[in-house]
Amino acid sequence: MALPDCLQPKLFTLVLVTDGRRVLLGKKKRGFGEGYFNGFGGKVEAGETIRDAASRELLEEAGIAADSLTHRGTLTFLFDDRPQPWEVHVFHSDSYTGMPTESEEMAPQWFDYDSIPYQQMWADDVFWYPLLLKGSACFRGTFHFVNTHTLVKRDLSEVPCLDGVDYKLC
Ligand SMILES: COc1nc(N)nc2c1ncn2[C@H]1C[C@H](O)[C@@H](COP(=O)(O)OP(=O)(O)OP(=O)(O)O)O1
Repeated sequence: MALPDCLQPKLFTLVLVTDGRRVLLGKKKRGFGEGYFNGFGGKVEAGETIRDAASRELLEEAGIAADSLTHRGTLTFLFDDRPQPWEVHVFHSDSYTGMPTESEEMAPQWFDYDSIPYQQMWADDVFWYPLLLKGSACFRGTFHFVNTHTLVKRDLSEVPCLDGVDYKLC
């Protein structure tokens, strides 16, 4: 694939909601990652901040509103079959309002921390979920995939948390 000179990453959000011993995941019903369990999120739209996008996607996909969202990680995904890097901003919420409800895109389900279905999830998740679930660590990672789904290279480290991180897509 011929690469352009430079490309901005495409911005996404991903929200993990926990209740102290369980994490709320959704089984993706359509589109990218169909069939996988994942947190709730999607593309950041022009004019909205990443935090607003995270709240919007959580409400659209799971029917709940996060009482607070903490920015915990930035993940870059590189695909050999997609020209643009994806930058996914991971948020955590341990408190929410509403009742998790199935949407057109996601079927929500709670999982105990020791029963997370990594075999039915993106291959990067097994590496960074423990950092998010174990406490307040923040992290940055880069994951290289071939044929969309096969993880061939990874780099993940804990980094200082960027309190209140937020920015808007131009
Ligand atoms: C490649 O590895 C990935 N791992 C994980 N855990 N999550 C990923 C990976 N790649 C993408 N994601 C996340 C990022 C987003 O939360 C979703 C993809 O967003 P989607 O394509 O569903 O975006 P929407 O705006 O909701 O799409 P529609 O146009 O269908 O509304 O997956």
